[in-house]
Amino acid sequence: MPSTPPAVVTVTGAAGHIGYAALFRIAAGAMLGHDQPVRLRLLELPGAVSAAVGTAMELDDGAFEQLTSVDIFDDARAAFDGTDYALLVGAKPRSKGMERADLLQANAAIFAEQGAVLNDVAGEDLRVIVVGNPANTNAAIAAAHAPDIPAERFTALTRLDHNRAIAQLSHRAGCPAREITRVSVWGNHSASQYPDIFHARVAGRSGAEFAEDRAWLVDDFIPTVARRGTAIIETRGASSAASAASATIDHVHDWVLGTPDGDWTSAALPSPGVYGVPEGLVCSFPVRSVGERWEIVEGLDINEFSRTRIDASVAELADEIAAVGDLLPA
Ligand SMILES: NC(=O)c1ccc[n+]([C@@H]2O[C@H](COP(=O)([O-])OP(=O)(O)OC[C@H]3O[C@@H](n4cnc5c(N)ncnc54)[C@H](O)[C@@H]3O)[C@@H](O)[C@H]2O)c1
Ligand SMILES: O=C(O)C[C@H](O)C(=O)O
Repeated sequence: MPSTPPAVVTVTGAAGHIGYAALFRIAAGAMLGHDQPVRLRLLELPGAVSAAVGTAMELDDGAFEQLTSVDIFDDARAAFDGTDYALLVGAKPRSKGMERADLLQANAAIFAEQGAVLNDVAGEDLRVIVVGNPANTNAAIAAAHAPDIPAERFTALTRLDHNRAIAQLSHRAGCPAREITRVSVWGNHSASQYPDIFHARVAGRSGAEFAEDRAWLVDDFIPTVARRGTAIIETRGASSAASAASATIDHVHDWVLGTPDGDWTSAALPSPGVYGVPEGLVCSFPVRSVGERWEIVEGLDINEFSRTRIDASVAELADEIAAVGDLLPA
């Protein structure tokens, strides 16, 4: 029987918190399936290569059946050579006194360079997920520097926000998460995002029924989901890592292996100009994966309540892109 060729998966920032939580689940088959051999490439800054080597030693000790190799790099060109999946996690964290615009600039430079390198050396079927913040704009910048790769292959992580919305709704409804479908996260992975439950199904009931309690929706559900990242930092003393790693794996898993029948998920993709989102902004939409391609769920009725919130988050995305305009190719 012919053996399945290994998939090449490059993880940047591999020695960081999210990388450490993601790598072992990727090696165990949670991302691409238990029958898919995987070659892992770990990209780190030179100062963190030793930590990545230690992580590789632990991966070795896992004796994972489908893990074919683990290689460590501090050079993007070598790490991305022929890669099929680029998980762009590595980014500069926001330091004390740093303005959002400074963070945008610092990280935009990293993603401009990585987009250009991916364009030159990545595999033909490359798929990219940007996790490093500001994830949506970093993905837009990487895509802009990779003119030979279809822009739709560049995505950003909002699955964590999607999963957070399901968790909050399940607490409200007193039902397990598996009984909740068709939640949508719109906009930016930031406090301006809009988790939308109007089209959701909640244990056989309509999400719109839950949305009728506007006090709960406006003062509890939406801010709890949208500010969950900050709440985790304040409570845990570090930003979410295991849940972000898990959501990253969910994102790639569903992209490649498909979303469940009758459901959809959320992912940030370059807008093709639907739902009033200007073309090219990397915006979170409700999506299904069909034949290993994301398709935006079209034709949803957007009420006034939702419209206002989607527009506010999209305006923030447009401002972010404008702030890094000097790093976009002319
Ligand atoms: N989109 C989301 O839902 C989401 C959720 C949580 C965290 N995040 C973001 O993910 C990123 C990583 O989080 P973390 O907790 O793993 O951070 P971390 O600081 O623990 O790890 C980041 C790692 O990236 C490396 N790195 C920095 N620049 C690099 C570059 N140019 N190339 C390769 N590696 C590089 C660092 O050396 C470090 O090891 C942060 O930007 C964080 O804000 C996003
Ligand atoms: O790292 C952060 O700023 C928060 C993170 O994006 C999260 O949503 O948990």
